[in-house]
Amino acid sequence: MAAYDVRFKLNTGTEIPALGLGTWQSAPGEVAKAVAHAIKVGYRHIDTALCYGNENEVGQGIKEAIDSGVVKREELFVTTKLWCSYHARVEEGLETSLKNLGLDYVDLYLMHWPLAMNPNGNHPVFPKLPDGSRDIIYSHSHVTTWKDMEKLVGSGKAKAIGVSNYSVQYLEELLPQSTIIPAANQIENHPSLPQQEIVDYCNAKGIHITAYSPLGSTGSPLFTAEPIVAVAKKRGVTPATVLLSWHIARGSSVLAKSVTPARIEANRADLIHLDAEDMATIKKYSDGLAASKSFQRFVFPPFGVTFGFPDKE
Ligand SMILES: NC(=O)C1=CN([C@@H]2O[C@H](COP(=O)(O)OP(=O)(O)OC[C@H]3O[C@@H](n4cnc5c(N)ncnc54)[C@H](OP(=O)(O)O)[C@@H]3O)[C@@H](O)[C@H]2O)C=CC1
Ligand SMILES: O=C[C@H](O)[C@@H](O)[C@@H](O)[C@H](O)C(=O)O
Repeated sequence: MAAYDVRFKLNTGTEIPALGLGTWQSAPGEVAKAVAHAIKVGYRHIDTALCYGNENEVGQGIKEAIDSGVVKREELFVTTKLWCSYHARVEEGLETSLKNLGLDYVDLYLMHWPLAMNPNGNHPVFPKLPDGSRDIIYSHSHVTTWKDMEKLVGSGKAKAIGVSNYSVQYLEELLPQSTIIPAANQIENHPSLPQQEIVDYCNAKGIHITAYSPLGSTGSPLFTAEPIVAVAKKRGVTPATVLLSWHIARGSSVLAKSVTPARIEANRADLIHLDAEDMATIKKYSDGLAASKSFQRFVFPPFGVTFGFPDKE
C-alpha cells in the first residue's frame, strides 16, 4: 500500500487517514483554495479549529470539492476543536464550529487545550486580564469539560471525541473519570520532540496519536537537522518527506500545513515507508536530544501553565 493511502483505526472503529491537511495560520483568501486543492489531489483528512478563525473558509473549500464531484462528505475526515473560552459551553462550541464549517457533523471533535478561559472576558477567543495575562478559569476542570464533550457523541454531530495537548499527567487525571476514552490525542510531535512517554501511554490505552507541527511549524526549521537530511539523501526524498513519513511509521497520523499547491501535492505524493534503519538513525538523533535535555517545542502558547509536559517541568 502506498504510504499516502495508510489509515489508522480509532477506538470507535472508524479509520483516520494518516495524512491530514493542517490549516492553522493559513491566511484568509488562501485556505479555501488550499483545502479544495488538497482534496482534489487526494487528501481525505482536514484539520481546523474554532480559534484559527478560518473554519468558514475551510468549509468553503470542502464545499467546493464536494460540489465539483471530487469527493462525498462521508469520504472526508474533518477534525475541529473546542476552544478554551468554550469549555463551559461545549455544545455551543460545537454548534458554532458546525455553522462556521457548513457541516452537519465533524468526524473528530477535540478539546484543544485542557484549560478553560473566561467565556465573558474582554475578547471572545483570547480574553486577557488587565496585566496582559490570559484570562483563565482555574476552577473549571478539564475533566468537567470532557464529561460535557461525552454528551455530544449521541447527537451524531461529533462522530468521535478526543483531546489535544494532553500529557500523561493530564490523561491520568482524565481517564479514571471518563466514560469514553478519547479517540485521539493531537500533540506536537517530531524527531526534535518525540514525546515518547505520551506516545507509549496513548498506544497502551488505545488513544490514537495525531502529530502536529511535524515540520517544526512556521518556516519549517527542522529541515536542516543533520540526521533528517542524511535519511532524505539516502532515500532520495526531501527532509519534509522524511519528517512526515516518520509518523506513519510510528503508527500516528500527521498534519502538514501548507497553502502552496506544489507543497500540498508533494507532502502527500512523496510519502514513503521508512525502514528500520531510517527509524534507528532518527531515534539516535532524538535520544541525543533527550540526553542533552535539548528537545525543541515550537508551540507553547502563553497560558502560564506547563500542562505536565516533561520538557517544561
Ligand atoms: N492542536 C494544536 O494545538 C495544534 C494543531 N496544529 C495543527 O497541525 C497543523 C500543522 O502544524 P503547523 O504548526 O501548521 O506546522 P507544520 O509543521 O505543518 O509547518 C507548516 C510550515 O511549513 C511550510 N511547509 C509545508 N510543507 C512544506 C514543504 N513541503 N516544503 C517546505 N515548506 C513546507 C508551510 O508553508 P506554506 O504554507 O507557506 O507552504 C508552513 O510555513 C496545523 O496547521 C494545525 O492544523 C498545529 C499546532 C498546534
Ligand atoms: O492549534 C494551534 C495552536 O494550539 C494555537 O491554536 C494556539 O497556539 C493559539 O494560537 C494560542 O495562542 O493559544
